[in-house]
Amino acid sequence: MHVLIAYATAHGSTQGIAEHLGKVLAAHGADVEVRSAGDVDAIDGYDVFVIGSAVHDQRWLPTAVDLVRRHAGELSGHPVWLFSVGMPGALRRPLNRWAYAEEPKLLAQFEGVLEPLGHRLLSGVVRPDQLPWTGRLAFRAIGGRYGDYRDWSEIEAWAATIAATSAIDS
Ligand SMILES: Cc1cc2nc3c(=O)[nH]c(=O)nc-3n(C[C@H](O)[C@H](O)[C@H](O)COP(=O)(O)O)c2cc1C
Repeated sequence: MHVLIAYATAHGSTQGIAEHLGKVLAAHGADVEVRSAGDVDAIDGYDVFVIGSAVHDQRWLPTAVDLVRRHAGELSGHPVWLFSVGMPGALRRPLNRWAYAEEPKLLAQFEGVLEPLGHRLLSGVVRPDQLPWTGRLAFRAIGGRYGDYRDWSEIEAWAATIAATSAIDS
């Protein structure tokens, strides 16, 4: 089973998640390539696709959106899994609901374009130097805490689901 994991990142945390997904899927027996979405030209030869992006202003980064839109026709015949990397982990309850509420908006970017088998909104890394001053003010106002919120066991469990559902394990 040949798996392409394509990601778009601004500050590296999404790449780290993509690489970890790749390691877990490889351990399940997949032949995995992990590539930056902007470097992917052709997508023939892959059986399963895992495509993810950092979230900025409740949207994916353009290179990942472009990849999906450009190859929507080819992708539609294959299992496709999407993941978004945002900041739900950086917000306390109940304000983290705001972050999870962006999930429908993220999926709406691909409405009528692609029907993924699944989508995960994962927590990434939020550091003050990544945000403009307006973003830092807004982040403080909503009680955000800076840090690395990547949940590796959640990521591994999701990879196991992908492996089981996409016939990688068989
Ligand atoms: C300019 C900017 C805007 C962001 N907007 C959102 C957002 O709308 N929703 C969200 O959940 N996270 C948002 N984040 C948090 C990032 O998605 C999070 O830091 C993620 O880990 C970034 O991934 P990366 O390290 O791969 O770039 C934003 C971060 C930045 C720098």
